[in-house]
Amino acid sequence: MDNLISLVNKIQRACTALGDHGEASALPTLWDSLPSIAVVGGQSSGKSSVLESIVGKDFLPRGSGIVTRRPLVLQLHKSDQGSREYAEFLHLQRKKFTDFAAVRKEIQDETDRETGQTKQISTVPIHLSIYSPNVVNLTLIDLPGLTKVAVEGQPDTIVQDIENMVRSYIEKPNSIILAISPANQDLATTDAIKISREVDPTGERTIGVLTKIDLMDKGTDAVDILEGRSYRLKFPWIGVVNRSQADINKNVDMIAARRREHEYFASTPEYKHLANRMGSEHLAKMLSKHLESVIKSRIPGIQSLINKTVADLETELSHLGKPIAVDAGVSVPFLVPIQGKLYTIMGICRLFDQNYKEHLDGMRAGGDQVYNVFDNQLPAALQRLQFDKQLSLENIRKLITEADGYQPHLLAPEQGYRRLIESTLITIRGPAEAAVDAIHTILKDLVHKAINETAELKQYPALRTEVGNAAVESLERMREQSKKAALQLVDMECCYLTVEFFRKLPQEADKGGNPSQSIFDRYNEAYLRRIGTTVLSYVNAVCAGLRYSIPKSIVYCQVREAKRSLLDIYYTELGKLEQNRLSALLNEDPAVMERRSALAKRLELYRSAQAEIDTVAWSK
Ligand SMILES: Nc1nc2c(ncn2[C@@H]2O[C@H](COP(=O)(O)OP(=O)(O)OP(=O)(O)O)[C@@H](O)[C@H]2O)c(=O)[nH]1
Repeated sequence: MDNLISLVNKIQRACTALGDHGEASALPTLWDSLPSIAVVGGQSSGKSSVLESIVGKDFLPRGSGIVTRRPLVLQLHKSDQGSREYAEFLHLQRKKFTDFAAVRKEIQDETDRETGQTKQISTVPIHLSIYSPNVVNLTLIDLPGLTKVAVEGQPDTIVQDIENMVRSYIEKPNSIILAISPANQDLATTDAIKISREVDPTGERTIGVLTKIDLMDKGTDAVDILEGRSYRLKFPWIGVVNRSQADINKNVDMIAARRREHEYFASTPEYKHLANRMGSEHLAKMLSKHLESVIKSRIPGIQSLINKTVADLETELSHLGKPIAVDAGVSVPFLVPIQGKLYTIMGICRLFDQNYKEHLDGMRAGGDQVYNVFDNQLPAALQRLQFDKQLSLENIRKLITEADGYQPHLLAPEQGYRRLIESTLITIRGPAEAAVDAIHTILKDLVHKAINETAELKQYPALRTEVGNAAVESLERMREQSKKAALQLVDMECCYLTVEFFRKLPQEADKGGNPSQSIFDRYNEAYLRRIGTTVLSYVNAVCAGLRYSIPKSIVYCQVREAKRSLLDIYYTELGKLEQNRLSALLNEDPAVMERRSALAKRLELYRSAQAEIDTVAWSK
């Protein structure tokens, strides 16, 4: 397990090569689950100096304004004593840099390549590996210095952009925060402390580094901070003394600077007792040990996350389906490619059709809505028809007298009854049509559902549109048929009445009516009301029958047909299509193609990480 840091280094490099920088995206990120040390601090707090003294080399860009504009993932690899020091960039893999001034220049150039000369910042990291006998195995991520003001040529948003970038790195629970604060500034107001307190209030994963101790005012010292009394963190504070600007100008070399730093702590009375846990060398060793122990504790979690993500990615990829090389195989006899495409299209259509049927048959949700129309909506609509207008006394009088014509009826107003019943029954057409329309809407919704559930249709948007349109057109035709049939049921009731119903009614005389009543009297209110009541009970009896026969007709014409022949006409049309039209239907959605290739890349990353981790874990 001693090569844990190089394992994470390897995986991090693979992440960058395959486009996983941990930023928010629609793909799972492995980067975020890897422990890393992010270096944060305000501008001029001494970040570059700390990193350089950990490495023991001058290699970071210097200058005024915001110099670090992309995250720099710095991977240190300890090599054998006596071996040559060199650096390597992930983006220039075959080039070994032995001149560290050239490393500095390449960092600058690579920053500009990504951000242009605009002095903007970018979240895409630069990966730099340094191989040296003088380093410890360690990975650090150098982030842009937090600043309060934009310099000339930089957008005002840069202050916030930097803060957001830094926060995005350090808020992740796997990030160890190396918070750099200068000793000659009030600790409570340093940028590093302010931002790390925000994301790690208990100081569990923050390591505090105090720079510029040598620059503190005379008579003051940093003992309270270094002993954890001013601001407590889980880990003890580490003080460092870097090269001053004058040292840099005089080219004081890093090894000499480390020695001087050592002497400073050993000989300054206030810090003597702390000397063995101060200085950049101690900092590097402590970070390496800490990083290794964090990685060790996270390995099982990372393994299970990787296994789960590999399974998820494989599932999604298989849902997206394989790309179809539509024009492949033209060298084989002409008919084969056409038939191949036709069969592919028919196959996809059948999958859709199957999904659609499953909705109606109850294997998938939605078919129950049909029954809801029959059981609730239709009876309620029939009930709402109160026939008040048709059976008002005036209307009854009007229709009966009109039907009588010049010769009033003798016994019963036969013609009047018929007209009244017809004009009342006709109003049932409304609910009948509404039920047909309601079923149509449900069947159409189920088409959209089944389309969305047919992954193969997502792949081919042209085919998806055609299948959708064809299905809806079929439903439209079925709706017309169904409407005709349902209205016919109502019309049939209008044109032939059930005579038995009237035969069973008690006659006027039986009810004590007075047959000798004058014709004129027959139009009195009680008489008319009796006619109204008779008509109403007949119409209600018809309604009770239609409540059951309309659903039968609807199921016959719409639901059963939709299950049987939703795409029949489309299949016939497909058979007549020419090859280029068939090919066009199998043009893949560019978004699907993109997603598939992004998923495949991510899967490659996870699989290689899986193999790497398994190797290390097994060799425990
Ligand atoms: N005397 C002394 N000077 C220091 C110390 N640390 C840093 N400096 C000086 O402070 C200045 C800024 O240090 P840098 O290391 O460039 O700080 P930085 O945080 O990387 O700054 P930016 O990259 O501009 O954000 C330089 O002139 C350093 O020489 C220190 O411990 N003692």
